[in-house]
Amino acid sequence: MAPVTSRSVAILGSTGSIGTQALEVIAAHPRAFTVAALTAGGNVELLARQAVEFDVPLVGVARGQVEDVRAAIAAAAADAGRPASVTDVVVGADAATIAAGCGADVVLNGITGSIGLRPTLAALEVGSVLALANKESLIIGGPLVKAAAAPDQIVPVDSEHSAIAQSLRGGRADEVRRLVVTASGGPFRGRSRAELADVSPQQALAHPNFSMGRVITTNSATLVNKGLEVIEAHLLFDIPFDRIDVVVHPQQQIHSMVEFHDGSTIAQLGPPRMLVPIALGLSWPQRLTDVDVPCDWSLAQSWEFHPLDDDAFPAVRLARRVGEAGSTFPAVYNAANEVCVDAFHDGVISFTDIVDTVERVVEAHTGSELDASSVEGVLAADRWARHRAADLIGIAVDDDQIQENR
Ligand SMILES: NC(=O)C1=CN([C@@H]2O[C@H](COP(=O)(O)OP(=O)(O)OC[C@H]3O[C@@H](n4cnc5c(N)ncnc54)[C@H](OP(=O)(O)O)[C@@H]3O)[C@@H](O)[C@H]2O)C=CC1
Ligand SMILES: CC(=O)[C@@H](O)[C@H](O)COP(=O)(O)O
Ligand SMILES: [Mn+2]
Repeated sequence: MAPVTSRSVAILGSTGSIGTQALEVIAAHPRAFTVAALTAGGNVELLARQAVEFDVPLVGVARGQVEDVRAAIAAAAADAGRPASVTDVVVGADAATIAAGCGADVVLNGITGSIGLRPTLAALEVGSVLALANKESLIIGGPLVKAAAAPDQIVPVDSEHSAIAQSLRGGRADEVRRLVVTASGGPFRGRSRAELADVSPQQALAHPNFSMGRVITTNSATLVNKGLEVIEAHLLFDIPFDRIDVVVHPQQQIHSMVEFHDGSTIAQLGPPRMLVPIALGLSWPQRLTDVDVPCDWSLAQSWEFHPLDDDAFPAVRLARRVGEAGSTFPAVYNAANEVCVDAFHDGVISFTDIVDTVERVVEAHTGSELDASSVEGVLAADRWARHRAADLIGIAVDDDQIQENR
């Protein structure tokens, strides 16, 4: 196999679950990549250690001071017995957007939430390949993000969408009859709505297969993650919502499937880990060697498939509605959910209140005055939804989050 030509990579959210695993992939394939930039929210210490280890010329943090970042890098370099060679440090709400525009061959957006929108657009604008883990930016930006992207400029990192892209093998969309997105069902799979009333944040964070950040893990428990992924699949692959199915597959060995018009279905398989989707995001369309271990066919095993229980978990049904409505509705669904996830973890609302509140915010949205084709319009919808959700659950709006979205 031909070696992957060396690519420069900027990682936004390098201290998170996606970001740290991306650096694992890069560390294991040092000839294939250089690291052009790293950014984090506020974890300056880990960011500094990463910057020293990967000899990174540009780092950014959303929350922190330049002097503190420089001091942390100097300390990390001293600990590692290496020179501190970072030249540029950017801080503040737009640090990730600045780093996204650094001109790296590939920008991996591993930030959580709608704050990923401007960085996504910045990476596309300068012509970098966008390895997209931050599904929220595509979902809320919709046509705006698609219009900014050249063909094949966005490579999905989300495991289901990577599986679909791999199953399509560059094939033609007109060959596709359906996309089948797999779902773990989350930690509460099989429970009725009544049995979900009292579940705790700690229980919601016990994902059956993946170790991920707090927001996506909670979204897996409510099935909001799957709702977002249905919209993401629609936007990435141009398949109408009524031809995108969800099937619950608790083992998560099949990461999604494509059914073709001739009745054939191609699925992508592998153990439930993110290393392969991340590596493909960085090296697409080439494959690196030995990124992960494959399924072990010497073991007896059974894989299950179940229909989704839309009554206990109405988030996917609601996502289909907002996806069909388009415009600013997906931004409203996502922003209301981000507020509700925080409120659930703060003990303000119950688990079932999350999607109930999102639904009430969506119902209240007319969208008529907002222009979904501009960043400002999308972020105005995001702000509106945060305020509406906060009002409904009786909390103050998180101004920091909104500030970062300007
Ligand atoms: N984890 C996974 O396996 C998968 C994740 N995804 C998607 O990838 C994205 C990242 O998820 P995950 O890695 O789990 O999340 P994490 O919470 O683990 O990581 C989030 C990253 O974003 C950084 N960050 C936080 N606040 C800001 C800010 N204001 N500006 C810039 N960066 C910030 C964090 O920095 P700090 O540490 O300093 O706070 C951290 O590096 C999400 O969109 C998720 O849906 C998709 C599929 C799988
Ligand atoms: C690894 C990944 O892509 C996550 O989005 C994961 O798939 C979550 O799975 P569920 O949302 O199906 O629990
Ligand atoms: Mn996923």
